[in-house]
Amino acid sequence: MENRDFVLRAAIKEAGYEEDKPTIRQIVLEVAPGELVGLIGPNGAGKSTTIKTILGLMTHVNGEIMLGGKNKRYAYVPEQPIFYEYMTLWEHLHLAASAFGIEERQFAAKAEELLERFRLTEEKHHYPSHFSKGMQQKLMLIIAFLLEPDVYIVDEPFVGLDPRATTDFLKLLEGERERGAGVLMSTHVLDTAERICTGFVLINNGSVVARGSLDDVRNDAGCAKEATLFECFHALT
Ligand SMILES: Nc1ncnc2c1ncn2[C@@H]1O[C@H](COP(=O)(O)OP(=O)(O)OP(=O)(O)O)[C@@H](O)[C@H]1O
Repeated sequence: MENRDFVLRAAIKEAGYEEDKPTIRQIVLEVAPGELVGLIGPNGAGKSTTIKTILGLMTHVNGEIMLGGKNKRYAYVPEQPIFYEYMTLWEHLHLAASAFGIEERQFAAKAEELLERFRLTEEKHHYPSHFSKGMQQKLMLIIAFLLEPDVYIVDEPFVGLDPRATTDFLKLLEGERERGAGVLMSTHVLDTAERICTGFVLINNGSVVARGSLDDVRNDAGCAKEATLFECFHALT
């Protein structure tokens, strides 16, 4: 791999759920500061497996992963929200902040701002186990934004969010990218991905089928230069 400044680099030779049965192969993926790379592929293509491999959650892995590098932070926003049943929304935020060594004063101001942004201020002392799916997803996003990481890894963020929350999320993400954070995002929402991503990694059957800018993807797909991401996706998968 060339020697650019990356917040995330992965060169996965193979990874899978069972020994000698790779689910994904030869996945090379790089995210530079300020970039938003879309990880795109049909159901079962291997997007979540790729993310799990990057996060170190897979046991059968052969390859090289550099997540953030020295002293860099990452935040992972899973597709399925994860929370503690007996902790309130505010307690979740507090726990995340303490785990990452964020100062109390700085934490409270930022947490209040994010709650307001995602219209969850009134639910501050409620239990996320009673929230709707979209509200639980907002909690995951608030925790990620609270940490101000160098890299965001977001697994399919658009499914549970309403249009207003999606807009708020994208606006916050844009600010984070201006700060220098990089983003890896898996999604099926191709028109949004086409509009916001600076680069793409398209996977099918566990391997990369196209990679780079939208023009690179059009090229790999043998599509015309006005082709949409959806058309390229269709041609490649
Ligand atoms: N825990 C698991 N154990 C065994 N096989 C798994 C496991 N999770 C996923 N797989 C298999 O790995 C392959 C890739 O699945 P993965 O979840 O990575 O796909 P995906 O691209 O994220 O799909 P989707 O868009 O549906 O979320 C699939 O064939 C799936 O059946």
